[in-house]
Amino acid sequence: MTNSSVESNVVVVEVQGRVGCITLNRPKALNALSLDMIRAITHALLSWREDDHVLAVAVRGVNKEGPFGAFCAGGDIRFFHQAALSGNPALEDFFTEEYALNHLIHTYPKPYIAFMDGIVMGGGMGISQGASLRIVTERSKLAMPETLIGLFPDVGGGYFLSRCAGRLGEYLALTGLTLSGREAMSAGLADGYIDAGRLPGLWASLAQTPFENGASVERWCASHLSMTATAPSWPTKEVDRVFGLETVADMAAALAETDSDWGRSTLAALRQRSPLMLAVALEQVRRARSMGLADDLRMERELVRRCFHLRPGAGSDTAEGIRALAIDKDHSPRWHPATIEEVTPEEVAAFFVPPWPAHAHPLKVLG
Ligand SMILES: C/C=C/C(=O)SCCNC(=O)CCNC(=O)[C@H](O)C(C)(C)COP(=O)(O)OP(=O)(O)OC[C@H]1O[C@@H](n2cnc3c(N)ncnc32)[C@H](O)[C@@H]1OP(=O)(O)O
Repeated sequence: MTNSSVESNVVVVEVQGRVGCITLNRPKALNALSLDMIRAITHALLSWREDDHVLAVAVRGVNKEGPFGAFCAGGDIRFFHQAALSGNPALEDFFTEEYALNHLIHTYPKPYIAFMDGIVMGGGMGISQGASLRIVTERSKLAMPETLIGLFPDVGGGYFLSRCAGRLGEYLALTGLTLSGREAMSAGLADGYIDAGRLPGLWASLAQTPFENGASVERWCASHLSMTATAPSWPTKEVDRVFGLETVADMAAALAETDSDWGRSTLAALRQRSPLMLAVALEQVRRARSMGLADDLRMERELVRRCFHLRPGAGSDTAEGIRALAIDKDHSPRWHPATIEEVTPEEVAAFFVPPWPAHAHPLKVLG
């Protein structure tokens, strides 16, 4: 039963039973997040945090056919491109508010259940990895693909990727590998599996179940899911050996010597991506391993500012990567530097120089 409902075009926010329900409703762009969507989600979460009637939150996406089928393909990269080129200050607000939302979700005091069916990438991971229950299906496709668009795995990616076993975080951050639902469970990036055909029933019954008697929403939901992770489908020893090396150039050299399909496809994936952002992402994940969430998000906020503003004249690999993938769709980005071997430590270090003094950091309030 719907108790209250606030609807806009792109995010449907409603309370059903004692569960706050958020539906991302921008299927033509695979529910890519606009600033309005980030604000609508943040507003709902902040009001439900104070509302004793609401015991839990559930979030899902729609595809062109109806509910589920796509979760979220990330931040709206076409907006990034247009805003960066036109100097639109809303781009700065976007990143500040998106990262603050990611922090709110990770620290949310009520169960937050993410129905991660279909595409879950970039910003989609940012609004699901902090969930107390991360549900995947046979249609789930999870990735942090940002190095392909000349960006780094932000939205808390440094934090949650660096917590993966061994050097898996470096591997996923650099290659942008897409994981199936089962693989995401093996990686520790999802908690429970259900066949996609059973999602509508799970969603409806979550909203219709009375939780007044202290029944745990998460335990109830988990009882409908398969919670057992299977063995990883990637060669864990090779991942640890190669992605534990010091530099991306060392990794590329090691992969070139690896006589295996995995080695060849992994090297090909690296060669497609921004050489500079591969090195930045590697440094990001390694620094984040010893950071808490808030410090990681502050570091990422500094890095993303550098991505769009660091190199006047030399251009931005981020703008170029988005152009090649989503604007001109020629899939032929011209990276600067052009190869992994040409990236210098000085170019990488420049990304980690804070653009603001600590007291002026846009995310200084995160605890
Ligand atoms: C701070 C936050 C940072 C981030 O989140 S950075 C973004 C991270 N995400 C990505 O880089 C993913 C970008 N998208 C893709 O690579 C592909 O899409 C997919 C692999 C997810 C799906 O591919 P396919 O099934 O072939 O669909 P399609 O035709 O590419 O996409 C359908 C429509 O959705 C738009 N779209 C997809 N992702 C985004 C996005 N992140 N921002 C804005 N639009 C997006 C496309 O452009 C297209 O639109 P049209 O039909 O008009 O050409």
